[in-house]
Amino acid sequence: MSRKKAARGKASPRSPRSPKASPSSSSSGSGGGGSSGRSGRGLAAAAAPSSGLVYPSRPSISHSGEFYDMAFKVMLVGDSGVGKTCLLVRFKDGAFLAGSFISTVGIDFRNKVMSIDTTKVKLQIWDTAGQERFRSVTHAYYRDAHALLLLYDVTNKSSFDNIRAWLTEIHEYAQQDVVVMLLGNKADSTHEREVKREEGEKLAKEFGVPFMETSAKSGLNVELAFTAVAKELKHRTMKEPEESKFQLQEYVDKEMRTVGCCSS
Ligand SMILES: Nc1nc2c(ncn2[C@@H]2O[C@H](COP(=O)(O)OP(=O)(O)OP(=O)(O)O)[C@@H](O)[C@H]2O)c(=O)[nH]1
Repeated sequence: MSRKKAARGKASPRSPRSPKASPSSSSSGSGGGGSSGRSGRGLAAAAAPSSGLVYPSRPSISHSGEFYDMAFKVMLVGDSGVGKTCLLVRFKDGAFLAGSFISTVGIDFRNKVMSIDTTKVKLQIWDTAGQERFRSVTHAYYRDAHALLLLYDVTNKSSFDNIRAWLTEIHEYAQQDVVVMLLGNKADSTHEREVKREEGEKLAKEFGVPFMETSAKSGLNVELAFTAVAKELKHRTMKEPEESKFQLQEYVDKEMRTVGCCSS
C-alpha cells in the first residue's frame, strides 16, 4: 500500500454532513478576504493557488489597501467540525460563528496583514474542508503552504486520534520545511472534554511540532497562534545573522505564561 493510501486509510473523519453551499457558487476570497464559508458564498476555490512566497523588495499593497512587506500562505487542516472556519473568522473578524454547523465545501481563503515587530506580514489563510471527499482538492494546496495549522477538537477523541494520519498526509504533500503547529481547539468546552492538554503536548513533542490549545469561541490563544506562525515565517525569511534563532515553542510558552492563559 502506498503511503498516500495508508494515510487515507488511517484517517476516519467524522461522518460527512451535507454542506449548504455548492462548489460552483464560489469565487474565493481575495484582497480583504473571501467569505467566511458560512453562507454559501465564496466557497471552494477550484483553481490551484499561485505558488510561492511574496517577498518584494519594497512594500506591496493588498486588495484591501494595506501595505505589506512579505506574504505567506497558511493552511488550516484537520477533521470536519474541529473549528477551522470558526478559528479563521475569530482571527479575521474577532467574532464567533455560533449556531448550526455548515461544513466548508472545498477550500476558501481570507487575508490578514499583521504587524510583526516593524514588518508588515500578510497571511493568506486557506480554510480547507475537513471532509474526506474533498481531500483530493485540498492536497493540491499543500505544496504552496508555508505553514499549516493542524487542528483537533478537544471534545472529540477521534479527531485527536486522526492527527497522526493528518501528519502523514502533510509529509506526503507539503514542502519539507513547512511550519506545522498543532492546535487543540474548543478548549472552552470543559465539560465535554475528551482529550487532556497533556495528551496534546505529548503528541506534539513526539512529532517535534509546537502546540497550544485554542478556543474560537472565547478567543483563547487564537491571535497568538497566528502571530507565532507569522513570526517564525518572518524570521526564516529574513535570516538576519545577528538575530538569534527564533524558537517557536519557546515564544508560545512565554506568551502563554505572560497572559496567564490556558484552559483545562
Ligand atoms: N465550543 C466551541 N465550539 C466551537 C469552537 N470552534 C468551533 N466550534 C463549533 O464547532 C462546529 C464546527 O465548526 P467549524 O469551524 O465549522 O468546523 P470546520 O473544522 O471548519 O469544519 P469543516 O468545514 O467541515 O471542515 C460549529 O458548530 C462551531 O460553532 C470552539 O472553540 N468552541
